[in-house]
Amino acid sequence: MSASNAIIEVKDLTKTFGEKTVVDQLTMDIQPGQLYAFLGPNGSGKTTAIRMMCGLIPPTSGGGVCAGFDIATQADQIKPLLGYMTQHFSLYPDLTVRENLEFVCRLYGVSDVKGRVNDLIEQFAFHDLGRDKQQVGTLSGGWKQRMALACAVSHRPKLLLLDEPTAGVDPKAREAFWDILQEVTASGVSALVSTHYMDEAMRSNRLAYMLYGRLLVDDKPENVLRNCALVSVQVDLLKAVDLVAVGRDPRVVRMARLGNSVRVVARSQDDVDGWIKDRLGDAAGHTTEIDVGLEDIFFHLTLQQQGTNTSF
Ligand SMILES: Nc1ncnc2c1ncn2[C@@H]1O[C@H](COP(=O)(O)OP(=O)(O)OP(=O)(O)O)[C@@H](O)[C@H]1O
Repeated sequence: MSASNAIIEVKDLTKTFGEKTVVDQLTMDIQPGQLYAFLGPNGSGKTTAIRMMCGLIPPTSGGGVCAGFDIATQADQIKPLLGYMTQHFSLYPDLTVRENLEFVCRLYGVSDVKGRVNDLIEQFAFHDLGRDKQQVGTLSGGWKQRMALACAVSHRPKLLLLDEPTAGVDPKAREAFWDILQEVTASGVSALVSTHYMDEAMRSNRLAYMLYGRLLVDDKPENVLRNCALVSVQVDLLKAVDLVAVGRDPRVVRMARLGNSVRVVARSQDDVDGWIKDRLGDAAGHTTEIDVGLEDIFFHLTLQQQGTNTSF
């Protein structure tokens, strides 16, 4: 492994459970202060990969370093440098925000607990409306997630591991959560965040897309969009069309009805034009070019890996 400043640097990391290869030769690095989004369908190996990269579970083969320590042999040195937030984090519902934070800081052996808790209350805006004195069990879902993040950073970790931290949280609260997360990483803390939300992926510095244990994309979100060759159009429909039938065409990557129009994603403009002419014919009205999104790209990659052209 080369000497570098990377907070994580792994090579050919592989994990098998019995006959099943869950993570397949993963090579990647994460730099200080980087906010890294981890995406992929359920069961694609994200959690297993993240846990291995931090020494929480041993790899079957391959290896690497996390915060300068070997992930296979120095897990005990890595653990105090991690801040972990799972989907099912537990807080003490009968204790206030301040009491929960004090408890977690003591658990981590933070020096100057009172000072650190005051800083966290300020940083996470818990003083607004006196939430610092509110019992955690009575907080809204969004504020509970924010509380869990405050606990995860309480001991000033070098690396945050956040496993779908905003699952089930409303859009406004998700946005507020990411505002704070971006502030935290701007101060030099790295974060690995697994998510199924594309808007969150767009807010990360870099994104990784995993499928069947393999890393298919590892780039800045803007590069993923820029390098994509897909084309997307919205076509107004002038009469009734059996979209399932006309969508069953190898030129169509993805298709969805939007009211009285249809949105189609294809690999090229020729494919779109040909499909509209052959399949929609005189049912096709006005056509508008629309942006291709990350979800379209991941959808396409998934079909490619499955060896099928179209989802219909
Ligand atoms: N300890 C284990 N023993 C056997 N199989 C496991 C174990 N841990 C994970 N797996 C399997 O590995 C595969 C990948 O799981 P993993 O949790 O890493 O995926 P994921 O991408 O994080 O999924 P999700 O988005 O649903 O959380 C799954 O098929 C899972 O059942």
